[in-house]
Amino acid sequence: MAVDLKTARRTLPAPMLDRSSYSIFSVIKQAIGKDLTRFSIPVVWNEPLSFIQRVAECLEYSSLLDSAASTETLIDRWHLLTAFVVSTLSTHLERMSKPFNPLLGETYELKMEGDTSFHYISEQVSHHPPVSAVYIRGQNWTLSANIEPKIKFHGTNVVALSEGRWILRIKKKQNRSRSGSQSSFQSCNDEETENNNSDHADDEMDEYTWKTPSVLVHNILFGRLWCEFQGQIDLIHKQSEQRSVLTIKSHSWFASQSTKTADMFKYSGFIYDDKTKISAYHGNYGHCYYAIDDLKDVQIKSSSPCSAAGHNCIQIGQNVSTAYPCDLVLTPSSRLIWYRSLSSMTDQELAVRSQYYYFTPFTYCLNEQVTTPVLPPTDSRYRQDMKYLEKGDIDGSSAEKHRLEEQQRADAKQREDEFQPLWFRKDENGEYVYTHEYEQRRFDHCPNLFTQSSRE
Ligand SMILES: CC(C)CCC[C@@H](C)[C@H]1CC[C@H]2[C@@H]3CC=C4C[C@@H](O)CC[C@]4(C)[C@H]3CC[C@]12C
Repeated sequence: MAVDLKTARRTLPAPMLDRSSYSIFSVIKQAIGKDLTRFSIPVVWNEPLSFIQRVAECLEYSSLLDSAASTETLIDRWHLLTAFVVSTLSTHLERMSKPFNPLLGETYELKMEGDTSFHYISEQVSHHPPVSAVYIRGQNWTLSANIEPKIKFHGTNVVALSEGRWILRIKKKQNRSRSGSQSSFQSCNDEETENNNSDHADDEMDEYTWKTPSVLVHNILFGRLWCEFQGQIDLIHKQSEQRSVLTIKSHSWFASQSTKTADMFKYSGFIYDDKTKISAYHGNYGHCYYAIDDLKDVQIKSSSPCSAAGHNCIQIGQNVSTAYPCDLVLTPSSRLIWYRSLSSMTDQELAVRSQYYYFTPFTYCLNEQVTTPVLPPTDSRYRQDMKYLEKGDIDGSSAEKHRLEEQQRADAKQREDEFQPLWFRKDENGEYVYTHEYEQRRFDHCPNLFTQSSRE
């Protein structure tokens, strides 16, 4: 459970199956207009992760939230928060595989240690419609969401959207200084010392909310699959009139077929106080976030391109899968806040990324088996269908996935009352809220979700 990236695995037992002889279209054409989340696709299109593990990937750059919680400057906090939201998009661009649908009651826990520490707890709380409830505790902040993905097939492309919003709560500065020394700050590692493991009262927390924009997956009929996010993100501060409004440049899909266009993955936005613009920013959501310190510069292009290390991670075109440098043109006062870095990967690791689902070192650790402390039997890591896929055993994986789906159907038929999640409770607004009980680690009553014997 306690995972440190420095010691975690950096590869999978086997590379993925070459998909070039499989057509995704032939599989999903039966699903035109239907919701693909209810549709079981062949495992060659899966990646060895469950959806609630894939969502944990949004935390790869959680250190931005740590910085946002500790910064003294209001504008910088807004930039760090917006950069975090951008970072949650950046990890999905190359990953054109479908994560496994979690079983009802499946859980996933990730306690990350080292440079970026946080504690992620999630549960699949509804099956029809699929809803994943997540709760993350970091240093002086918590993040929670109910994610209800809807995936629709429209003939030439697939649109995935996620209902539900992210809620970020950051401990207010003045309360923290009132409480005295640094050592009384809440850390994600000392939940035991925290008052009853419960969240702080609302008035002690700054609350920010946003919704994930929809994802458009291109080239379902032919060509290389690729995706982009669309629309606008409103990051709203509950206790004031301030907000950050991010606009993703729209991009027509046929323009991208042969040429890489200048607007690809670009976004820009403003931070508002009521109706007044107080700051601006821009970037490429596959790669970087720049604050624009002088509002007058917004329309002015300097002669310098983005200089952040690393690469924008995607190139569309004739089967090219290498990364290319980010081509964002800076303004005179652009200031780098964040960029996506693959710099911890060796050249050898980078060279084989495409054969390993484009996983990063962070992704590799998500489904790694851990031995201490004990996890509930419902944890995604115990799913054998994903283990088979990791090892490249497609037949074994399909058979086990099928068995689990059948078992889940049989369970649903037998269930008389509505399913009750173990770690989240439905509140008066119909949202699933974390109960803080998971951390007491009493797992005796958890069902053996994935084993056969428990059903007999
Ligand atoms: C035809 C096949 C290969 C399509 C694959 C579609 C994949 C790439 C889509 C389907 C559902 C999508 C997810 C839906 C919801 C969220 C939550 C959000 O906060 C981050 C993005 C994330 C995690 C999306 C990532 C991309 C995703 C996993």
